[in-house]
Formats: sequence, C-alpha cells, structure tokens
Amino acid sequence: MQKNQLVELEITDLSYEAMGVAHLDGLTVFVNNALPGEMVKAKILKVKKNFAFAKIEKILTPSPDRISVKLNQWVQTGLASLAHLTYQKQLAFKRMQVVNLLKKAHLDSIKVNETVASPKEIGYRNKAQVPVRMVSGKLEIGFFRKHSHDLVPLENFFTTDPEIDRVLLAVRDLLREMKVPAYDELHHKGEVRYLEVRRSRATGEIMVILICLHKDFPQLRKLAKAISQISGVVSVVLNHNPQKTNVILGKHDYLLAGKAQIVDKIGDISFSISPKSFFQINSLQTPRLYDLAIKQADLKPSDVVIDAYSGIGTIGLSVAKHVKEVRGIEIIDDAVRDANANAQLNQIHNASYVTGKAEEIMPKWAESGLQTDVIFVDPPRKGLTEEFIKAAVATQPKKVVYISCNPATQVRDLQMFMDLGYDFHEITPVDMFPQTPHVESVTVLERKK
Ligand SMILES: C[S@@+](CC[C@H](N)C(=O)[O-])C[C@H]1O[C@@H](n2cnc3c(N)ncnc32)[C@H](O)[C@@H]1O
Repeated sequence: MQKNQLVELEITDLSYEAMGVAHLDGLTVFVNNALPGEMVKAKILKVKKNFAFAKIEKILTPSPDRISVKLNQWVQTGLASLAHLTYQKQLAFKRMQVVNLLKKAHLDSIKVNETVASPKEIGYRNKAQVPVRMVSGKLEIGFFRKHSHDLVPLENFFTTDPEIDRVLLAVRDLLREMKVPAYDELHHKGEVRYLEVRRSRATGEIMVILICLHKDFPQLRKLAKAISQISGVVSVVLNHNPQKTNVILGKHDYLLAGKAQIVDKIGDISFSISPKSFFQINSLQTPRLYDLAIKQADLKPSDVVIDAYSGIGTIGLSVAKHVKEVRGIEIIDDAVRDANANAQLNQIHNASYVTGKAEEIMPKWAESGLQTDVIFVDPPRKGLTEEFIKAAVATQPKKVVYISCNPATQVRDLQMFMDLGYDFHEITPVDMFPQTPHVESVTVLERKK
C-alpha cells in the first residue's frame, strides 16, 4: 500500500474517534467520515507500520444509517464528527465502546445499560471556544480541520446554543470593524487567539472571554464596551496567554466590563461560574446525569460524602441536603472559591471545598483518620491516580460513585478498586456530547461484604 493509491474498502467498524475502520493487505485502514457497512473508494493519505489513513473519494454503497449533513465542515473539522450518523446509532456506538472496553478487561459480566439520550441533539452546548485567525486576508472564527491548525471558517457551530453563535458572530464583526489583529501562530504575533462564550440556560446571562496574546492593545477599551452592549452579555473578560503553546487559556484573567461571574442553575440550586471554572456543557442533560448518580448512591442522612474533582461544587451541593456533611477537593482555586460561594448563595451550611490535587489531599485526609460513607469522583479524561484510589479506599467508603468522560481510564480505575475490595455490576453511558464520539458514563462501586 502506498500514499495516493486508490483502493476499494469495506468498512467494518467505527474507531473510538469516529473514523471508519477497514482492513487491507494486513493493515488497519482508518477512513475519515466512513460508516460501518459502507463500500467506499478511498485515497490512501498516510501509511504506517500497522495502519494507514485514507479519505473517501466516492461512497459506493452508503450505509442506511448515514444522514446527510447540511455542512460537511461540521464532520470534517471534528466539531461534530458523528453528525453523519443517525442519533439512535450514535447512542448504540457509545454503548459499544463501553462494552468493548469491559470485554478487553475480562469484565464481560458487567451489565452495560442503554445510553441515556440527550434531550437536545444539536444546539445543546452552553459554551463555545473557537479559534480566531486570518484566512485569505480576512479575520475569521471557525474550527481547525482535524489533526491540523488550518482554520475552517464557520458561522454556525451546530452543537452550541444558537444564542452563543449569535454572540460569537457579533464579536467577530466588531474585531473586523475595529481592525483588531487575529493571532498569527507562525510568527507568534497579533492579538486575539480564541473567543470563548458561555451562556446560562437558566438566566440567559452571557460571558465573553477574549483570549489574547497581550493583555492590552489600542482598541481594547472600545472593544470591551461594544461587546458589553451585545444583547445578553453581562461579563467581558480578557484571558492573557502570552505563551507559544497549544494550550488555549493563559493563567490570568482580567475583568473588562460587567460582572466577574455568570449564574446558572442545576435543578433548584444556583451556581456562580468564573471564567476558568468547569461547568458541564450540556445544561439539559446534566441534571439527568447527577440524578442517576445520586439515586444509585442511595444516600443516608448520617453520611459523610466526598466530592472529589468538584469543580464549582455542582455534585456536592446537589447532595448536601440528603447527607450530614460534604467535603470537596478541586485544583482550580477560582472554582473552589465559586464552590464555597455557591454553598452560601444556596444557604447550604454542611458543604465545604478546599483547593488542591485530589491525589495529594485525599491521602492526608485518610492519614488523619477520616471515615467516609460515599465518595463521588468526576475526574478529567486522564482518570484517577493510584495514590488517590488507595487513599479513597483507606477512608472505607461503602460506595464510590464514578462519573467519567473517558471510559478507557474509567475501566482501568475500576479494576484497581476491584483489586482493593470493591465491586460493580452495571454501568450507564449518558450522552452529554451528541454528534461527537465522546462518551460519559456513570457507575457505582460497592464495598464487598
Ligand atoms: C470533569 S470536571 C468535573 C467537575 C464537577 N464535578 C462537575 O460536574 O461540574 C473535572 C474537574 O477536576 C478538576 N481537576 C483536574 N485535575 C485535578 C486534580 N488533580 N485534583 C483535583 N481536581 C482536579 C478540574 O479542574 C475540573 O473542575
């Protein structure tokens, strides 16, 4: 097999990154945008030792599950790389990822429930973070083509709340009008690198964050004022990222206009959200995820609960009224400040949050003799560490509720809990990210009798 060769391929599977999978000449071939069951004519783009990448030249036999997508760029950029697959099949694909991971770990007996569908399949995101670049001499916002930093200009971001798209375009137009230079990655010059917009579904409040190379530039004051006048915008922030890096956000935020936080709600609890604080992006699906986790935790009024990787306290504050005490750990200081302020805002007096790495704080709590009843963990994609798991187990919880956005690391961590005397019987995928291959899943570990 060689680069640029044209081949006919039968697609037999979908990779966890949503690429069609075929086999030819002893190699696995990953084909962008192809679906299982399809015959395609494809061009080989890259050949490695055991695998190759190809792109579709022509679909010879389309899958009955293929749906036509209004803008191909949504699929091509990876913004919505599953948008060409029916929603029912997306849900089945997500469940199968969990099934396959468990099978690989020899945990075939675990029941994998049907994926819980999202109430909204498009326009569900409460936050967008989009690159700003010059394309053919014009300032554009959009999304990078998969595995590249080539900006594909977009005006409709498909998975985000349309109100967020409206604000993104209004800010883009102001940047154009005021001739604010877009960031030039190659020469590490220019001003605006990314735009971030967050919108509260509950209150309609909108925060705009300009992620910039410099913390000041000639048009900044006028620009901030004009952004603050866009309907719905209550907060304008500059995030200063002077580094030559792919990491989007810099360390420091500067309030340019309006309030430092916006307020959103989950159930009947209000949450104040700072620019850097994590807040689940699918506002309608989040309460379903938490309700499921809380129901499975079977909480008692005498329980001492840990909310690890707590963000702004969304899980802990949702359970506080059912239990004796909640203690939270979170690494981002602003989020911890928000979590403690959110406890006050909602008159919750039995929950407190500390700043630190969960894997460092948990062992200290365990050494000091803390006994817990239920531990909720909701870590980032890399999952938990061995130190954290051992310390968590040392506090002898009856249950550990594990919410994860990466089933691969979740299954790895669940095996470690099993080695330390815990068991789980079922796992539920919850679709927080329709049109993308991302899978969220929740399970409850129980201490063996
Ligand atoms: C998936 S989010 C969950 C947040 C929250 N539970 C929620 O549902 O909104 C993961 C959180 O873990 C935090 N985090 C990342 N690494 C951490 C660490 N080593 N120790 C504590 N928190 C960490 C992140 O800042 C983020 O707020």
